[in-house]
Amino acid sequence: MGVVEELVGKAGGCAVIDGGFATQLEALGADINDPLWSAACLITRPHLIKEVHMQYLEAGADVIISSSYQATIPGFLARGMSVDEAEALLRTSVKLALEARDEFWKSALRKSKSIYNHALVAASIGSYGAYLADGSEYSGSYGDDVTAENLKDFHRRRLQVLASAGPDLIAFEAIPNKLEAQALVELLEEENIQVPSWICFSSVDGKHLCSGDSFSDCLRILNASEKVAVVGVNCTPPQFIEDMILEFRKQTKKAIAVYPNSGEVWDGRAKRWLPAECLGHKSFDALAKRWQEAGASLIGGCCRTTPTTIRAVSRILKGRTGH
Ligand code: MET
Ligand SMILES: [Zn+2]
Repeated sequence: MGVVEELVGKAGGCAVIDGGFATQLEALGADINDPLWSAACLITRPHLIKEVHMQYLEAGADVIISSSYQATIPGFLARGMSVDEAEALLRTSVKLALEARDEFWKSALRKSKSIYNHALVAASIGSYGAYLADGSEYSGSYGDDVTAENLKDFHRRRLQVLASAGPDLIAFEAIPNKLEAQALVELLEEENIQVPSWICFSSVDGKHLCSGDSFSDCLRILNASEKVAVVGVNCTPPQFIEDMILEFRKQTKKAIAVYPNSGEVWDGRAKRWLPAECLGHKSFDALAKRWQEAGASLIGGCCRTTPTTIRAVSRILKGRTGH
């Protein structure tokens, strides 16, 4: 049995993913207004990264996602670092999450409550658009000149370094178009990556990827790969998620992960969050219950969700007291 199935089983049918990483880092005082976004803290404030992981573990997360979403080798080189230093920082992102997981597992708090499972560490990999930080992360438009080969070259070394740092999973997050999904699946095969992966898409309308590409085309590509253990959706408005799970269920047998954002909308040009149209944290956990019933096996939150959100999600999904 794979690590994901084992965890989902132990968690009673639905495991809890952590919440917004950059969001919580910022709440703890980090400045993430930086081309490297939350990954800048790998250089300046690694102890805060570990603190965020700890807070999500305490909240009941069964999977924690590393701080490498926007950590890229070219991004670190642009900071004047060497390739060796850049690769060391990528490994540090996994190490900090593993350390937090192991320390939490030994802690008295964990031992005093039955809601906790031995958490998995997923090494985060953001899209090419997240690295560009030009809004294409949410438009999925890389231009006609960008090929699958270019995308593979962009992702190759970071993937190798993160996979060798000892994570339980690789989490490709907020993938905005089909070309990148195809490139990632090919790359996992070419590099023969042994760590199971999840590939999650982002959507702004609940019906297509950010680029407008169809989910069924993408799921067909992911279904064909044994390297992909989990498929899903993240950083997408919560009101779309239930229908998306029902649609995904028709088109894949793989485990489904959903970790939407809070419903607030990121204005990529102005670099700020616009208010949510409908949902606050209060209803997120009630929705999470519906996502579980619709067939999601892993549920958490993305941008603008916090440990408070995840505590409520864990409580409602695990149906156990003790928080
Ligand atoms: N894991 C990343 C984070 O929570 C995902 C960001 S999606 C834009 O910060
Ligand atoms: Zn997000």
